Parts: sequence; C-alpha cells; structure tokens
Amino acid sequence: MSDDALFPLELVQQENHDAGPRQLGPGAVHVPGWLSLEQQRWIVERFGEWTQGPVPLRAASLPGGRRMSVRTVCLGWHWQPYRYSRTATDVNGQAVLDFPEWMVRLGKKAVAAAYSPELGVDESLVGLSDVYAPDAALVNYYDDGAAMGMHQDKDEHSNAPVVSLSIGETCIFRFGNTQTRTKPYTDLELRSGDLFVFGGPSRFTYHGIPKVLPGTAPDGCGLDRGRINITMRVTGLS
Ligand SMILES: O=C(O)CCC(=O)C(=O)O
Ligand SMILES: [Fe+2]
Repeated sequence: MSDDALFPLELVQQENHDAGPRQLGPGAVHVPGWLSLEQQRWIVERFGEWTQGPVPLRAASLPGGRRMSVRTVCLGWHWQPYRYSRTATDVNGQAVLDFPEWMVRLGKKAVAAAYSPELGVDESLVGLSDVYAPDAALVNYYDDGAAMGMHQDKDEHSNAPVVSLSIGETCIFRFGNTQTRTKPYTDLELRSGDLFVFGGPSRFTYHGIPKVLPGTAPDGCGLDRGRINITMRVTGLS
C-alpha cells in the first residue's frame, strides 16, 4: 500500500479548535472561534437585511449555463463570474449595498488577529492591518447540499488578503496550493465563528467547500440551519 493511500491528504485534520490560531501555509491563518456568539447573531441579523435587497440572494450562473449551488449577496461591489461591477447586471440591474464601515473595522481586526508575530507569520504581513481596507464582500449562503468547487479568488486587482468569516453549520474547507486545483491540499473544519485569512504567498491558493455538515450550527449563533460565509476582499477597482 502506498503511503499516500495509507495517509490520505484529504483526511480531515483532527484539529484541536481550542488550541488557538494556526498558520497552514505562509500567510494562511485559521483562527478558530474568533467571533463571539453575540457577534455572530448580530451579523446574522444584518444578513437578513442584506437579503431584502435591492439585490436578492442569487445563485450565480457559470459560463456554460450551470448555476452555483451556493447563493450570494454582495456588498460594495457585485461579483458575477468572473468580474466585479457596481450594479447586479446579471440579477436585477440594481446597485449593491454599500460596504459597511463596521465591516472595514472588522476586516482590519481580523488581519491583525491572524497576522500576529506570535504565530510566526512573515514580518511583511505583520502590520498589514493598518492599511487593510476591504471594499467588497461576497456573502455566501449554503443550504442543503450546497458546495463550492476548487477555485482561486483572482478577480480582484489587488493581492491584499482575503478575510473569511463563517457562521452556522460547520463546513469542510479544502485549502490547496497555488498551482493546481488538485492535491496537495488540506481539509479542515471551519466552524461557526471561525476566521480564516489568506494573503501573502497564499493569496492565490486554490480552495473550495466540498461539504457542509448538516445540523452542526451551535445554539445561539443566530442560524438554525445552513451556513453563512463572508469573504472580504480588496478589489483594487475605483
Ligand atoms: O465558503 C467559504 O468558506 C469560501 C467561499 C469562497 O471561497 C468564495 O466565496 O470565494
Ligand atoms: Fe474563494
């Protein structure tokens, strides 16, 4: 038996979520339990508002006609495969909501939390939080059976970090490499309240969500079922 078969890389890492932040690769940091339950509930309330429009949650159409299983609402800039615009030309033509000031502050705090010197992240990343100013958020909602294939976030004209927040059901997050959408990759659980930041040499790492684990949303997070993921980005557009 090959060692690859014996120790498959795709085995979900039995990470100790209580062990604190962990750097998976240069500039890729997982901070378990970063948001309190109270913060999570507050964000879920905002999510309820964002989905009221003017642009509703929608499953984006991919080139070739298939639709994504994840539904998304955007803030600041509207994303459609594979570009950003101020209006949702592929939905209802309406302008998307502004990127909230509180989310800029949260994004800076997230980068500061992830890129702390104690974690051994590269010096060039420490201090990045001062200048980090996200201007777009993709707010994804995963319900029964929703998943996201391996991809790079590369529609931004900036290599500033992506900040990812998870609320609700636990998912398997597949974090790969910058060269291919296949192995080697690491599968880890992103749970309600977790922060994941990928920037620096990891900014263009392929990643995806093979599955969400139904029934795993913790009491008090504001969501009974499904999973919300917010990714903040710097578009580099004006
Ligand atoms: O749901 C997630 O955790 C990842 C979402 C993602 O990769 C994206 O929106 O580009
Ligand atoms: Fe992504």
